[in-house]
Amino acid sequence: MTLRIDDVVLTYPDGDRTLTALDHVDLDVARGEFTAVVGPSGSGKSSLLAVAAMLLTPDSGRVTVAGHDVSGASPAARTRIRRDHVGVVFQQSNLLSSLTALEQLLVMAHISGASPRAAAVRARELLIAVDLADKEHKRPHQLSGGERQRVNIARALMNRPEVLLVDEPTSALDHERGIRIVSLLAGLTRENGLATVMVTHDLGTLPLVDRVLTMADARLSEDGRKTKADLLAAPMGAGE
Ligand SMILES: Nc1ncnc2c1ncn2[C@@H]1O[C@H](COP(=O)(O)OP(=O)(O)OP(=O)(O)O)[C@@H](O)[C@H]1O
Repeated sequence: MTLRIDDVVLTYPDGDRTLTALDHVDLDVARGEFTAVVGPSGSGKSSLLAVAAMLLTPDSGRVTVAGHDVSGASPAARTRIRRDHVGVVFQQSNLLSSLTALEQLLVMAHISGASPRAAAVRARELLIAVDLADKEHKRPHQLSGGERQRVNIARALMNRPEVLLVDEPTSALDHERGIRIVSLLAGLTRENGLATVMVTHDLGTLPLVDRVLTMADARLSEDGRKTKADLLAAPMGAGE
């Protein structure tokens, strides 16, 4: 498994007590598998992504990313494993306002020490893959919300990650643009053999993923797994 989370518990301090955000959570995602995580607000979805991205260290349990057991890894080792093996796409595109689309991607390669020539080839290849070849010199304010999100996705893939973590990629987009972004993620997942986990509230995009898991009250158990057919027949969302 390219991403594996075993029996993870994550708590946050909450006054005199602790709040359990992940309660003995297991998750396995294989190469080329596009998994969606849905569930009510506050159920622990973003916490799950943060643990998978090694941005938060769980209280207990094991996290394995691209074959590396990161449970006991030092902060420096986690940063290196994240840089080399994980792409992260956040809800809002956090692009640097002064850089063009092409430069946003080149920065990533510079950080990882890739040669400028190889980086330029890779960046242009990715801008073509996300259908932005003609926008490489545009800065974020000259791009639409959907285009900025596509730059974000291309940037996350710059260092050829094995794991792609995506948090609510369609929240700022209308339905049609949302569908296009998730279709793009589905294609990239298959073509690049990525283990992709997408947190979403957008049930309309679920037919495009391979697997849907439900998070509820900090748990993502086998019982919480539902087929897409179940979810589409009885969508949750009331009360969210
Ligand atoms: N830094 C923090 N400190 C304390 N509690 C936190 C922190 N971050 C999240 N929580 C709490 O942990 C629980 C899980 O939060 P999380 O953000 O993972 O949920 P979520 O399912 O992603 O929610 P949403 O769909 O609203 O984004 C919630 O009860 C939340 O209030």
